[in-house]
Amino acid sequence: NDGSVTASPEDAYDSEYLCPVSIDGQTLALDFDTGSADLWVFSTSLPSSEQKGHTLFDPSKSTNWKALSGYKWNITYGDGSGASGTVGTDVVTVGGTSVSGQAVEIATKVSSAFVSDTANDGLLGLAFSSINTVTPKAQHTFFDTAKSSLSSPVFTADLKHRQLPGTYDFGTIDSSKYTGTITYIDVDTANGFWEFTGSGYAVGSGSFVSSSIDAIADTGTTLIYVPDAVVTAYYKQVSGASYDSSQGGYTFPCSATLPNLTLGIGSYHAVVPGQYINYSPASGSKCFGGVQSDSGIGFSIYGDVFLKSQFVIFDGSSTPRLGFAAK
Ligand SMILES: CSC[C@H](NC(=O)[C@H](Cc1ccccc1)NC(=O)N1CCOCC1)C(=O)N[C@@H](CC1CCCCC1)[C@@H](O)C(=O)OC(C)C
Repeated sequence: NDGSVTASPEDAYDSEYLCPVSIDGQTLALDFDTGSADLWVFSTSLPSSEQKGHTLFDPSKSTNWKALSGYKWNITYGDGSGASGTVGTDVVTVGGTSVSGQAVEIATKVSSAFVSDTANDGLLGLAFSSINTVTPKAQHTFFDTAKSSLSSPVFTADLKHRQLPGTYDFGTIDSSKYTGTITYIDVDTANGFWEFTGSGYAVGSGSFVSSSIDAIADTGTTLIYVPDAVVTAYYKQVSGASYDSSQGGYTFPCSATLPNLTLGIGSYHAVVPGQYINYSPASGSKCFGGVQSDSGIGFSIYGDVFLKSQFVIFDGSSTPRLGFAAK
């Protein structure tokens, strides 16, 4: 029951990656998010003003739909967006991986950011089921439901830079998708995230600075959010860079040459190409950085700007771990 599904960038800046997911034959474009654990969809139960532009799941058209009466969900994400609604189970298919009895959370309310993000029909959470928001009983993620039917209890992310489709694979590690060896690191699941301790960083050709960085691997976060020491060291090497409070982050002249950022994962040095760190135009001739400060978040986030430079293994075996390889 292994599967592989394309992850298509939603816009020119790879702000999110969307994957086709079919629920009893109804196909929606969902954002696979290793930073949360709810599978929720835009639905016909939303007010019509909030439905516009989205593909909607209609449970009344599903023969395998089973409502879980009295069950509810309510989620708020790191960027303050959120959604809530009711719950049922259905057959969910991602590439070749199909599971029955999967909890599908129907949105009856979504925040404005979701309404305006019309390419996004919901999220498929791939963090640990311990942080699923369904009450009175937390539900399993798609990965947890599928795990026992996979060749091995893993999924991999091979996201691409600038408008190229990548893939999420379930159940197998495709050796054609990476080069060299895979470096594995332990994961601390206490907060429900794919959380690990990074071993340090280097800017451009500078020397490696050993430092413990408490970070999560989060496919649902666009950028890299790291400690101020890293951010300051990085932008010191970018002429004209400065923190622009009106933009809410570091910007620099779009013509600037950006150094690579190396992030240590155990003994492995993961290199993020400098051009990945020119995230998008900000205003005038300034561009917005793909590396920003994690202050106020509580941990660092190695988001899509980092993940798309690597081949990443999310190993859900009894001792969960993360694997990284160059590609
Ligand atoms: C610092 S945490 C912020 C993070 N959000 C993000 O990273 C959003 C994702 C997005 C992309 C396109 C359209 C709409 C939203 N991007 C964002 O804030 N950007 C502002 C800076 O420029 C880059 C784009 C976040 O909340 N991630 C969520 C999933 C996300 C998916 C898209 C819809 C909104 C929710 C999740 O991974 C999460 O909450 O992680 C926690 C653990 C930090």
